[in-house]
Amino acid sequence: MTHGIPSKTLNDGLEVPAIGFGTANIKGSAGVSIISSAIDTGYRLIDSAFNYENEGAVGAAIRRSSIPREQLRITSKLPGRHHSYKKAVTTIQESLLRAGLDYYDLYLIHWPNPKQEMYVEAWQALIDAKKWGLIRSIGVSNFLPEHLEKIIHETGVTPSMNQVELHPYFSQETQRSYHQEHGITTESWSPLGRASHVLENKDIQSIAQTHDKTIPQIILRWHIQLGALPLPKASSAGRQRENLAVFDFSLSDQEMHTINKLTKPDGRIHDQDPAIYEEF
Ligand SMILES: NC(=O)C1=CN([C@@H]2O[C@H](COP(=O)(O)OP(=O)(O)OC[C@H]3O[C@@H](n4cnc5c(N)ncnc54)[C@H](OP(=O)(O)O)[C@@H]3O)[C@@H](O)[C@H]2O)C=CC1
Ligand SMILES: O=C(O)C(=O)[C@@H](O)[C@H](O)C(=O)CO
Repeated sequence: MTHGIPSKTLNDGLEVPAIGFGTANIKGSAGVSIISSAIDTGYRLIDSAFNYENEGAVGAAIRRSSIPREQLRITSKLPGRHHSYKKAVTTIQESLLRAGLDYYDLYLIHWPNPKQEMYVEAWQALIDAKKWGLIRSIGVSNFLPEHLEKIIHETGVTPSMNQVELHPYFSQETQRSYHQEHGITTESWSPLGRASHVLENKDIQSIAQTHDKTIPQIILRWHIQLGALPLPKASSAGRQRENLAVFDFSLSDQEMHTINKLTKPDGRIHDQDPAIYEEF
């Protein structure tokens, strides 16, 4: 799509770049500068959320940039406290107002909150908002296969993507296979493990030395070769550039296998199993 970044086509035909920019905790005027820098650096897919309280900062960065709106892919997410149909519709409208946008390219249900049992209603609101032209592509986040089954069965509409926790210590093989079988694109949240111990892993460091790349670059390349779409967050232009420079080399099958083996059953950063964990 741009700067040598390949694109992916979602199951509803929307074209998106193979890597995006994460914005959790990036807000206010400092946040506008960070997001503007990301756009200048070449990111065209920007991930935000109603709960990040930064849809306004994303909108301001878009207006500051010289990139035509239609070349950008902007995502936001519906919070758990607004899953009822009526609240979901007004929240989508509010998200648009906050960003000063006419439409979102992607809008996701942030967490399924299964105990609340309202995510099917929320999904119906996203389906309708897409029909009304407020959203181009609709998806979910943190949905387990059982939650995906339910919305697909009850509405007949398959999400275009599912944004899930995914990094070398939590590689989500079963979840990814389910997505692949159903034509759902996997987006990786906290793709760098939120700068945890994984950035000091000796096996990844050794692969990085072989390719003359950094550990974050090896990890992001691993996501790309898994077929997942990573959303690294980085505050400086230097790191933003570093994280985009992952399309000029490939990992061998053996290197992919070495990283795949690092996954652990309890590898989540926090104890956020979507079967139990709820977020409002
Ligand atoms: N749907 C969901 O439930 C969730 C979605 N997300 C989304 O995923 C995005 C990414 O996840 P996030 O949790 O932010 O974590 P990431 O895995 O993207 O890691 C971000 C951390 O890594 C550091 N970092 C980035 N690049 C480098 C580099 N090249 N070298 C060294 N350190 C680096 C950043 O530091 P610094 O900023 O100082 O540069 C920051 O501390 C979020 O911003 C959000 O958009 C995240 C969590 C949950
Ligand atoms: O950042 C997000 O999108 C979240 O859903 C957060 O809850 C995230 O999982 C977190 O910060 C947990 O500590």
